[in-house]
Amino acid sequence: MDAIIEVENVSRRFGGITAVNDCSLQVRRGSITGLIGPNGAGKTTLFNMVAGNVAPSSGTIRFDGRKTDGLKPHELFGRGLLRTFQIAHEFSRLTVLENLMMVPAAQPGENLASVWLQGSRMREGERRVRERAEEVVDFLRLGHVAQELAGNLSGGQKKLLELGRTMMVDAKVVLLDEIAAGVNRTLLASLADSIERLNRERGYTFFVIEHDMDLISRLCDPVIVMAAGTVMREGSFGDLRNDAAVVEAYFGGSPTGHATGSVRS
Ligand SMILES: Nc1ncnc2c1ncn2[C@@H]1O[C@H](COP(=O)(O)OP(=O)(O)OP(=O)(O)O)[C@@H](O)[C@H]1O
Repeated sequence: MDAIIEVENVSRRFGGITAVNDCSLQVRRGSITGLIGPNGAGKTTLFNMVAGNVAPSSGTIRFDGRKTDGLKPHELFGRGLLRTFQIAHEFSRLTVLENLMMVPAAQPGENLASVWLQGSRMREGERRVRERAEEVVDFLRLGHVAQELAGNLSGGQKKLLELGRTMMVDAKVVLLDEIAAGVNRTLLASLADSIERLNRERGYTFFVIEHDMDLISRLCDPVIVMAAGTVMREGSFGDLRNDAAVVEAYFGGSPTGHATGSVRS
């Protein structure tokens, strides 16, 4: 298959704990791939390694055909591997549009700051960034809050803005980590719709950790199930929800003893 992310025999230990254990998986270019599993299965650690936040103890990760060994998150960002982050506190006092306009300038490599400093090109640079930010606002249907301070947005609108920040640069893959948490159903539908459109119309690949099974079933194919640090199954959501071993691992094997998702039959 045409894999944009390849994880090969990757492990990560923290002292005596093996968070990820000889894990291999691939994310197909153009897919919306889900990653589910019980608490402590190693999903976040795997994401941290893919995004360059944590180094593997062993094994290899490739992004778009190239090994990511030793690359920092901003270097991977520059190559189009993006991860959404909560809007930082200091950004909550900027408007939605300003938040979007800050993205390229803040990234090494893009260096629009230098464009801003060059006299006559300054206005041109700012105009381009503003136009792109306005396009993103339209795409995400956030026009009515474009001038609102980010700190005043609802939880779901903030998630849309986080997604919007990935659109200010040319993303190839976006990693989404539990975006449904705390988002009301109406905005969740809008978030899911935006993800589908980014996938379909702009060719973004998404790799999604999620406990919300409604979102997984609507968006993701395939779904990869992690348990005890490695992949236990991969398949369509429909197949997995009828798989007794998956249901047992996900709902019976949680170390915290609670399931945060719900598989509906
Ligand atoms: N920095 C760390 N230091 C020590 N142990 C860690 C560290 N990060 C993760 N772990 C441990 O590694 C294991 C896997 O954790 P991880 O957060 O990757 O799981 P997860 O599948 O994302 O869980 P959740 O669904 O609860 O977010 C857990 O036992 C966790 O306590």
